[in-house]
Amino acid sequence: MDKLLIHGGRRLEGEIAIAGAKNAALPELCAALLVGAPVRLANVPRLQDVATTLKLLRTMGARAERVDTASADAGDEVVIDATGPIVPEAPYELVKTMRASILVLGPLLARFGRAVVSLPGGCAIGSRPVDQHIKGLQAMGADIVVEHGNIVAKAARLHGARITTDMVTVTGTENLMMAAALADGETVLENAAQEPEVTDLAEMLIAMGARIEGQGTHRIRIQGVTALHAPAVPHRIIPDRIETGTFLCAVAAAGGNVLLRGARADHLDAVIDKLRESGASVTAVDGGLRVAMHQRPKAVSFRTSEYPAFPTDMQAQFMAVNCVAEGAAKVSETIFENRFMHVNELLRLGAQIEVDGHTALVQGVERLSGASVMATDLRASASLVIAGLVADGATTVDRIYHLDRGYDRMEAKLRQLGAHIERVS
Ligand SMILES: CC(=O)N[C@H]1[C@@H](OP(=O)(O)OP(=O)(O)OC[C@H]2O[C@@H](n3ccc(=O)[nH]c3=O)[C@H](O)[C@@H]2O)O[C@H](CO)[C@@H](O)[C@@H]1O
Ligand SMILES: C=C(OP(=O)(O)O)C(=O)O
Repeated sequence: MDKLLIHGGRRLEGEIAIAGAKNAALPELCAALLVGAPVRLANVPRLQDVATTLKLLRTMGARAERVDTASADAGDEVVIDATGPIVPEAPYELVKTMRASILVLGPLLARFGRAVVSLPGGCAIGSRPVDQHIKGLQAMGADIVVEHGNIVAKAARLHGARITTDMVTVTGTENLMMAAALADGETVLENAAQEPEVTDLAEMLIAMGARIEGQGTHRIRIQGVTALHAPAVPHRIIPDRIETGTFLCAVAAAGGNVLLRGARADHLDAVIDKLRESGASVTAVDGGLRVAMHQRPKAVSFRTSEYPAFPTDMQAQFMAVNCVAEGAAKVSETIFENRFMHVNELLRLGAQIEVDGHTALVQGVERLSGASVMATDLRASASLVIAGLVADGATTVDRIYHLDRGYDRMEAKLRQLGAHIERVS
């Protein structure tokens, strides 16, 4: 099993390119199931969850592969052709490795009138039920039972409905929006997620002939159409705001001056505000974002919430910054019930953190000391890498298959910035 070996203490200098967003790529790859024609997507990140999704689409009978183009983006373009025949079933073997597999449910049901999708289990960060996805599809006329661990859904044709989810759910909004695109009549999604990835998916669907309004707000209206078509030009996936935020935090913790090419500041306002409070300079420049840090960070309290507030997917990485900051900070997690798994590992590196329910109190220390630590989930892994970059001596981060799920060549990018980091078996 691969591990990362980090020798801490180096500042980060230089520039790197930010990849396409994982959480936009996954629903958009699944959206190609809505069409019987080849759909091309550009700026598709190279990470394990994308590979798993391509495999899942192939398992169903679609063609799903990277395309060689002559452009600078060579290899970052993907084509999905679900012309058929398609077997609308997502097996447990693939779903268990990636919860986002649930995103095939809406498109399969809308286009093929039936779907069998293995129920994704809980994971390290929480139980993560999909009851809202099921409830919404039922409101659109689907007949759904859960049997033998599978969601078995049928509907001759879905119809529009007004759906108010009990909480804001990102993939729930995406699944229902994709299903509604091919339903009969109007669907209104109340309490919809406003995340940029939802908006990006809506824009891709609109380019495919869908009639959608209100994306980026809490009310999305979809007028169903009888068929969609492939977009005229490949849809280009937005830059990954969480990868961007992770590198911003790495520089805030380790110090240095870095240009993140292709990064967008407008998707990260809450995180950037907090980084500025910590003492970092973050500036939108031509072609990206520049971050510089020339002092020890100041501890900054924050609370995770739905977009546009501070994202839960940045909580662990910012906690790593607070671990070496001057002063104390309170970190509150409101989205997932068990997203402090990185705390025990950060303690092994000498951090001072006390968890009380959904809040962690972090007392910054001047230095962390390298140790062997174990990644428990995707963003926890990233926080351990950041901590390793500032710890004295060697840190080994084990179980980095979690990291590989969601980061596009992270250690290569950090090496490019001067970090002493290598992958070892
Ligand atoms: C692939 C993808 O885009 N993943 C992101 C997506 O996950 P995901 O879409 O799975 O997260 P949700 O927005 O659905 O979850 C928000 C909260 O609602 C709960 N819930 C959700 C659906 C449901 O049917 N029932 C229910 O109880 C969840 O357990 C959680 O407590 O949004 C999360 C919150 O920003 C991010 O951390 C994930 O990176
Ligand atoms: C929790 C995450 O992803 P997923 O929903 O795919 O598990 C994440 O990206 O931090």
